[in-house]
Amino acid sequence: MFLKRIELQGFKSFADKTVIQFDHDITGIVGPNGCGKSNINDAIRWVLGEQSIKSLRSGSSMSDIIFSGSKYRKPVNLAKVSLVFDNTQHIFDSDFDEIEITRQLERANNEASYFINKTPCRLKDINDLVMDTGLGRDSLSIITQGNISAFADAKPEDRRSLFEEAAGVAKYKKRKQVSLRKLEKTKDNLDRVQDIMDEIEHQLVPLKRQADKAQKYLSYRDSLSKIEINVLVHEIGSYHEQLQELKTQIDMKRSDLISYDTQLTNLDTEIEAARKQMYQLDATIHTLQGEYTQAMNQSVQLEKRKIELDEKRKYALSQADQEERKHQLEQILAEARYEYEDRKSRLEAMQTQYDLLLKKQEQTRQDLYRCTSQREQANRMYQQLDNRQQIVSNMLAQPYQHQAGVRAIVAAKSSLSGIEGVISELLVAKDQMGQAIQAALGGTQYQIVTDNEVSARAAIGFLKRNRSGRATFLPMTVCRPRPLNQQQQFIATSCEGFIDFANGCVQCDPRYEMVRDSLLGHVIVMDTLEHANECAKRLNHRVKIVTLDGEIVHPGGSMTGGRGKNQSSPVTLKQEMTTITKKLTEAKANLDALIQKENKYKQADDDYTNSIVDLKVSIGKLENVYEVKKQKYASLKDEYGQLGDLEENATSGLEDELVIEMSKMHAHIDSLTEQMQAQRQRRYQIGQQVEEKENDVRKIRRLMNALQSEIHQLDVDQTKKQTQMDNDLMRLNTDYQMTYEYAKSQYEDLSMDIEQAKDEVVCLRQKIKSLGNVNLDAPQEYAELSERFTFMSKQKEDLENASQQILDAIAEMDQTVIEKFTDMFHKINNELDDVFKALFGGGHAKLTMVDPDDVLHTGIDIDVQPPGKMVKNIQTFSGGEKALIAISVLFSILRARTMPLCIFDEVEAALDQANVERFAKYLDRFRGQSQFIVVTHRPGTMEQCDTLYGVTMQKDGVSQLLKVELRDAVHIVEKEEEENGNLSINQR
Ligand SMILES: Nc1ncnc2c1ncn2[C@@H]1O[C@H](COP(=O)(O)OP(=O)(O)OP(=O)(O)O)[C@@H](O)[C@H]1O
Repeated sequence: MFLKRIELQGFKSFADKTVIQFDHDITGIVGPNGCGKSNINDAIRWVLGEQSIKSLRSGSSMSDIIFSGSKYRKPVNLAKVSLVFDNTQHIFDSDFDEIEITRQLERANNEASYFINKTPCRLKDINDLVMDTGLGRDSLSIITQGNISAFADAKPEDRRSLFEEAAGVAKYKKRKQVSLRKLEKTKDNLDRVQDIMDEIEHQLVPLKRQADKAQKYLSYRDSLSKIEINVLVHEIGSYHEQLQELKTQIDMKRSDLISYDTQLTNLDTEIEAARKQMYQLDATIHTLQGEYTQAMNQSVQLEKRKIELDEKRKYALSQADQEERKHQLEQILAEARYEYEDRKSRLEAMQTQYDLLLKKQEQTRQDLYRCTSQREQANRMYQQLDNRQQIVSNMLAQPYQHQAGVRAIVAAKSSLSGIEGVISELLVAKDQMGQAIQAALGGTQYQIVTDNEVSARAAIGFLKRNRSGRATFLPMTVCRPRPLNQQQQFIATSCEGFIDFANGCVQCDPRYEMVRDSLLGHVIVMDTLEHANECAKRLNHRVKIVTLDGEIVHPGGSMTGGRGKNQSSPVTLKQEMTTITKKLTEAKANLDALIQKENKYKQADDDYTNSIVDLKVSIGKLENVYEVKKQKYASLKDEYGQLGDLEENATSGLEDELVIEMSKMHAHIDSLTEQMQAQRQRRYQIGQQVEEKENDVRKIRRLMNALQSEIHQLDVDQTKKQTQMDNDLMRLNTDYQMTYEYAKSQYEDLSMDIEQAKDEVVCLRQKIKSLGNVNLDAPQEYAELSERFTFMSKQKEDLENASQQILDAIAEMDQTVIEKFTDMFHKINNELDDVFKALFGGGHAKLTMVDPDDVLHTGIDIDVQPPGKMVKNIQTFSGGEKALIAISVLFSILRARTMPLCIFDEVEAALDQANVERFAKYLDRFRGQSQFIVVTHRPGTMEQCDTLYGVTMQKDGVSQLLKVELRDAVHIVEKEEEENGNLSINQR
C-alpha cells in the first residue's frame, strides 16, 4: 500500500496514540456522527501541510487541533501525526523506500515542527516532497462531501484548479509563482538600483567638478611646493650670504669707527697739547711784554741820563782847556756818529722787514681776493641748488597733480588691498637716465601696480563709487618679460652710442623686476638722436628707442623730441632730487672749505696789517730819532770841524759806556719786539693748527655720525634680512615640515631662473586662490562613487539578465503548463463520457474550455446530458445529480491520471442507494491502481471496502478505533442480524 499507516496522538479527538494500518486497496472509516472519522482526514491534510484553520475545522488558533480534554480527560499539550508511505515505487522523489512524514504542535509555544523520516525539516520540504504526487493539502487525493457538492455550483474558473491538479502542473504554477515573485523582487531591485544610480548620477556631476578642481589644486600645490621649496632654499641661501656680507660690512665700519675714535682721541690730545703750548706762548709773550716795558723804561732812563750827561759835558766843555775840549769833542762826535749809524742800521733793518711784510700781505690779499670770488661763486651755486631742491621737494610732495584717479588711489592705499604703488615710484631711473626713462615709460609711468586682477578690479570699483577719477592698473600677475629677440639685441648692442636697454637703466625692488622688464625690456637707450636714428634704421624701425635727452624714435620711424617749460615728471623728479641732494652736499662742503680758507687769509691779512702798523709806528719813531741823530752828528761835525784836527774815530773813541748801554738797550728792545712777534707768530700758527685739528675733529665726528647711520642702516638691513630669512625658514617648517638642511638636500634644478620661479610661485598661488574652496576628499569620493556607479550598472545589467531569464523560464513553464493542461484536459474529457454513462446509466457529458485561446487561465465548463433529459445547464440538476456529475468527473480524472492515494470523505452522501451502488461498483474498478480511504456511512460503499475501521467515542470524548476486516465484518453483521433482527451497520 502506498499509505502504510497513520499514527495519531493528541490530534483533535484522538487523545491517545492511535495507529491506523492500511493493508488493502480500499479502507473504509465508519462510525457514528461526531465520533472523529473526519478528524483522520484532517490529520492527513494537517501532516501534508495544511495551514488553514478553517479548512481543518478547528477553532481560532492552530493549537485548537490539540486534544482539548473532556469532562473525564485532561487536555494534552502536544499533537503529533505521522504518515508512513511505501516509496518503493518512488512516487516521492526520494531514494528512501519508506517515507515517514511527521508534524507536531506544542500547545505551550504554538510552534509546529516538521520531520521527514524523523529528521527535522521545513514545511517547504514537505510541500516540495508531495508536490505533483497527487497528494497535498488541496489535492485530488482528499475529496470531501463539500468538494463534491461545490463542484457543480463552482464558477468555471474555480473548477480549473482540479484539472490543474490532475495535470500535475502545480509545481510549474508554484515555480511560476516563485519566478514571478523573483521577477517582482528583481524588478524591485532593478528599480532600487536605478534609483540609486539616478542618485549617484545626480551626485557624480558636481562631484566630478569638485574632483577635477581638487586634482587641479593638488597639481598646483605639488608644483608650488616643488618650486617654492627651491625658491625658499635659494632665498635662504641668498639671505645667508647677504647677512654674511652685511656682517662683514658692519664689522669693517665698526672697525673704521674705532679707528676714527682713536684718531679723535689723538686729535683731542694733540689739541689739548697745542692749547697748553698756546698758554705757554701767551705766558712767554706776556713775560716778553713785561721785559719790553722794562727795557723801554730803562731806555727812557738812559736817555734822561744821556741828556743830563750831555748838559754836563756842555758845561764842562765851556770850562775845559783846549786839549780837554778837543778830547771831549772827539768823544761827543764819536758818540753822535755811533748813535747815528746805529739808528740808521736799525731803521734799514726795520724798513727791510716792513717791505717784506708788505709783500707778504700783498700776496695774502691776492689769495684772499681769489678765495673770496671762489667763495661767492660757490655760494651762488649753493643757493641755486637749494632753491631747486625746494621746488623739486614741493613737486614731489604733489606728484600726481593732474592725475586725480592716481592721487585718490595713492591717498586710499592703506584701505585698499593689493595696491603696490605707481610705476614712477616703483621704478627709479639711474643717474643721468631720468629723461630717457621718462620717454621710455611715457604714460605708463602713472599706471598703478596691483598684486593681481582682483585688487585692480576692487580699486576701479573704489574710483567708480567715489567718483574720484580714472586710473590705469597693472596687475603683477599679467606682467611678463618682453625682451627683444636675440638678433635685435645683438644689433642694438653693436650700434654706436648704445647705452643700455631701458630696464637696465632703472633700479627697483626685486619684487617689481617683472613689471620693469615687462614695460622697459624692449626699449633701447642711445646717447644721441643721430645714433638712435641709425640704430632704428638697422633694426628696421621695429623697436622703440629713446635718448638720454628724452627724444624718442618710435617703431615705424616717427620721432618725438623738443623741450618744454617743465619737463619734470615723477620719474625724473626723484632722480633729480637724488642728484640735487648729492650736489648740494658737495656744494656745502666746498662752500664751507672756501669760507674757512677765506677766513684764514683774512686773519693773515689782519695779522700782517697789525704787524705792518706796529712796524710803521716803530719806523716812524725810529725815523725821528734817526733824523735827530743824523742832524746831531752833522751839526756836531760842522760845529767841531771848525776846531781843527778832530779825530773821528767812532769805534775806538767811545769812552762813555752809557751810549753803548743805550744802544744795547735799543737792540734788546728790538730783540724783544722780534721775539714777541715770533712768539705771536708761533702762537698764531699753533692756533691755526688747533683750528685745523678741530676741523678734523668735526670732520671725523661727521664721518663717525655718517658711519653710525650707515651701521644703523646695515643693522636694519641685517634685521630685515634676518626676519625675511626666519620667515622663509618658518614657511619651510610650517608649510612643508622641512628643515633648511633637508630642503637643501632635496634641491632640484628647476630649469628656470629664480626670478621666473618666483613669478611662477606668485602665479600658482593666484591660481590656487582663484580655485576657492576645495574639497580634497572629492577625488576619493568621486572614485568611490564612480566605482559604485559601475558596480550598480553591472548589478543592473545582471538584474536585467536575471529578469529576462526569469521571463524566459516563465514562458517555458507556461508552455509546459499549457501542454500538460491541454493534454490532461483532453484525456479527462475522453474518459468523462464513458464514466458518465456508467454512473448515470447512459447520457453524455463533455468538458469545454471557456476560453480555449487562454489555456493558462481558462475556466472549465461541463456539458452534461443525463439519459432521457434535455437539460444541459448543470445548475438545474438536483443535489444528487450534481454530486454524481462531480463524481463522474472525479473518476474520469482518476482514469486519466493514476492517483496513488484517494481519500473520499462521504463523497457519496448525497446519492440514493442505487447511485451509491453504482459509485461503489465504479470504485471497485480502480482496485490495484489506487489506494482508497473512504469515510462513509453508506453500506453500499462499505461493501466494497477490504477493511473497515470503526471509530467510536465514549463519554470521555476520545476517539477509539476498531479494525474490522470486511470478511469478519460481514460475518459479524450477519451474526448480529441473526441476533437482533434488522439493525443496520450504520446504527452499529
Ligand atoms: N481538539 C479537540 N479535542 C477534543 N475533541 C475534539 C477536538 N476537535 C474536535 N473534537 C471532537 O471531534 C468530533 C468531531 O469529529 P468528526 O467531525 O471527525 O466526526 P465524524 O465522525 O466525521 O462525524 P460525522 O459522521 O457527523 O461527519 C466532535 O465530537 C468534537 O468534539
